[in-house]
Amino acid sequence: MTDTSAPLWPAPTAVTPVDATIELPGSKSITNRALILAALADGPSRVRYPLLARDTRLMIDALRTLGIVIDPVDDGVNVTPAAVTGGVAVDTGLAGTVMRFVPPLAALADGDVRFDGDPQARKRPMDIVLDALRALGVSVDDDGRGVLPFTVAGTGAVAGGPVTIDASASSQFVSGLLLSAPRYDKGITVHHDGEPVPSQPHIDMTVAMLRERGAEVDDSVADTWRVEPGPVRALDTVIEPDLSNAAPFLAAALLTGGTVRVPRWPAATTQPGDDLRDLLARMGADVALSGDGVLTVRGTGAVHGLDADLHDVGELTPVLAALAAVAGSPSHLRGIAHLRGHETDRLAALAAEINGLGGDVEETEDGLVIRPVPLRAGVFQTYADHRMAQAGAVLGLVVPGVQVEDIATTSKTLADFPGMWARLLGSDAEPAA
Ligand SMILES: O=C(O)C1=C[C@@H](OP(=O)(O)O)[C@@H](O)[C@H](O)C1
Ligand SMILES: C=C(OP(=O)(O)O)C(=O)O
Repeated sequence: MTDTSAPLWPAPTAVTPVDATIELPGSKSITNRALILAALADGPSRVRYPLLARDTRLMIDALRTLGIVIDPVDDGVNVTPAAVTGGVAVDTGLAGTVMRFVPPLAALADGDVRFDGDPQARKRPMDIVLDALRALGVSVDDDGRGVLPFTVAGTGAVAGGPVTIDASASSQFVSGLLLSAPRYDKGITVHHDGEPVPSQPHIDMTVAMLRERGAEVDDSVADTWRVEPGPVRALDTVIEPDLSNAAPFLAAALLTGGTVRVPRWPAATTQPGDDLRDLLARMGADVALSGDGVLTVRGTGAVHGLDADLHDVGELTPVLAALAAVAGSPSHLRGIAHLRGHETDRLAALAAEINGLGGDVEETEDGLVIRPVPLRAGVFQTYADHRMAQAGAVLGLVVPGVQVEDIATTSKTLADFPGMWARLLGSDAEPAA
């Protein structure tokens, strides 16, 4: 739902090529997995350089509510596991990782755990997780709706075992079940039956992080994941920067013919944001990753359209769509029907808002066809979606007079996007009229 009362943010227009080094905070996806796994571990864990933004604060609050002790330390948080306590209520906000990862953990509680979230969160699909928990022996009350709010009736233990789900709407259904499964009596065997699961790198991230903590995971059979019951080892871990959040800043380099450097870019990672190196190169950027982990993206003057299947990297879509709208040739972004269940229906939102600026975007069954045409000033609605707001900011770089509604929604995964954007542009920016 659009908050039409939210203030408008005049997106600054770049008057010279950007030239900046951007320090990115920790990955949302890795932080929230690290917190869940630390909560289930056999001793205290240190999580260093976590993301501290709305989605991860919601995760910290959820785990504290469930009895886990989380203390701030100079470079992050200490997590001390405890018995999971019921008789509590958890706020999921709009965080997919909280609403899909915490209920399987809450099933281990010694009583009821009530879940609810933002109004927009009540539209995001949850039925697959809830039905899976039921199949694993957990009682869940959702009034038959399959969305928030719902109550998980914990009894202190979960039988676990085999379960077949259709995870074509979100990889988070698989990840959420796998993360808590070492603590289930029989572990878990998740089998996916349906159209292909999106966001495979995020499932690989889940499997890798479970294995790093000693859990035994078999993912050798396609669409089947087996997690053995057993201890989760405590771990002192450093969170990688959030590569998906690099997207708007790197896009600015491409679009303005400038240069953006991102330090601490991992040499190897399961983050889908790493695909930006290839995708932005295909759109015309000069991309180089140095041996000491600095990614440098330079605009060459040309911005090419993109024909790409983004099924595995769907969260990159809003910023790529913004780039595509001002590129030199048409784009076709495919394989992303599941974006309709993200923070908002991102396919509808991108088409509506780019077209609202005079664009030519056509929604297809599983993606977007984007034909670049000159855009004009106007309001860019964000639908409580942080990546829609980032897309609006990117368009504003080259389209004078773009006003982004509710820029504060970027706090979902970045504590201060407007401040970072101002530093990106330095003094070489003109606020929109
Ligand atoms: O597991 C995760 O951390 C995520 C998985 C993906 O979800 P979907 O598979 O629903 O796209 C991704 O889009 C989201 O931003 C984060
Ligand atoms: C889909 C996203 O978020 P969530 O973790 O809430 O699903 C996203 O960040 O692009």
